[in-house]
Amino acid sequence: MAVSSVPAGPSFDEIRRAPKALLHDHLDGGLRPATILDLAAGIGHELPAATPEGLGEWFVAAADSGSLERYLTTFAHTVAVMQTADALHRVARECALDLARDGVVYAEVRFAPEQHLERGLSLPEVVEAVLDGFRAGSAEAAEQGTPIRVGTLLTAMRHAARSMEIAELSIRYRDAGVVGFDIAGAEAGYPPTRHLDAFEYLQRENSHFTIHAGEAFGLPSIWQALQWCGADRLGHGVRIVDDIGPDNALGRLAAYVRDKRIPLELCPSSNVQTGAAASIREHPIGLLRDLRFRVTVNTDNRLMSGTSMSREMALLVEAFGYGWPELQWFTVNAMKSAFIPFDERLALINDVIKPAYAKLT
Ligand SMILES: O=c1[nH]cnc2c1ncn2[C@H]1C[C@H](O)[C@@H](CO)O1
Ligand SMILES: [Zn+2]
Repeated sequence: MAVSSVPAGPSFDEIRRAPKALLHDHLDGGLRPATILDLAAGIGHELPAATPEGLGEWFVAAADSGSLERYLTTFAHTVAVMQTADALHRVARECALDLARDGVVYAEVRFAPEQHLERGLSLPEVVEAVLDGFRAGSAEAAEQGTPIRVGTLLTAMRHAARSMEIAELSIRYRDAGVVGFDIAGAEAGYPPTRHLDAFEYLQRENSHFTIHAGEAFGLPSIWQALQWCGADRLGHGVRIVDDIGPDNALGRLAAYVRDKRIPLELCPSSNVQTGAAASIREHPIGLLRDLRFRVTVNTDNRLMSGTSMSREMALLVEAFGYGWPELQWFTVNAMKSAFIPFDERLALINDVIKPAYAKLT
């Protein structure tokens, strides 16, 4: 008798080889543990572990805290070793290489320049070191047969008061690799409207920005980010489910987000660690995809979550039974929502992503 077998979903290795697009990844949340050890030794910064394996495990365990505020404390160690042009260049170069090796063909990587001034660098020096690092890593990745396009987002910290300066910096470097702006950091108590002048300035400059909203705080944060600040995308935005009823009826804000095709930069593992979702299986990404919100899959902080773009997708395959059509949909959604020009987005979709998935589906 024939045993009926459920066809296995895409394997991790197949997912790794498939082209992927990533919109939400923090430069200071993705360092190689060995690089942190190396850089820390050079400046005498004390770390909580002495081996790459031990340090990697420490970051994941410490970030696994159930609170965004506690999760964010782990960045003290990465930011501490990213205070010179050489260190920033190295971290950015390795980031581009690591993402390319994971099959990411387009990535927007963000970081907060104001956090890298402790050893005398100026804001432009910080940005230039990172942009150079991304250029070097991307060139090497292309030579290795894994081409990647990396765009940089400049982040302002929402508890601080430098958002206007950082927004101006993003415009100054808009033709040199910076493709947009963001605000990040503790959400509760720091509404995005504190930075309204920066967002209004960016709108007048015809620029693009995303806002971390709807992660550790709910609908009012999302509403402000969209309706007061004019965000093009939502960093996380996962709490939009609070505006969806048990019968899947959409409230006005949820309907607006879906109707306007506002991209949601969902980060499953990160959300479980900060307590924004109970588990991957219970993550609202399943519902939001079923309801056809513009959902994208992201890593947030590869170091703190011990993850990669391939791993996030593999976790969703396991939890929700997704196959290639869903993985392609997430990838095309991300590419459509990218901050690079339309013709460049289309070229990646039509020349790279669709042909590769056509062979897989
Ligand atoms: O998921 C996040 N929510 C809010 N802030 C975050 C998240 N991940 C990283 N950050 C913060 C810590 C970093 O130092 C900063 C810039 O990348 O952004
Ligand atoms: Zn983030």
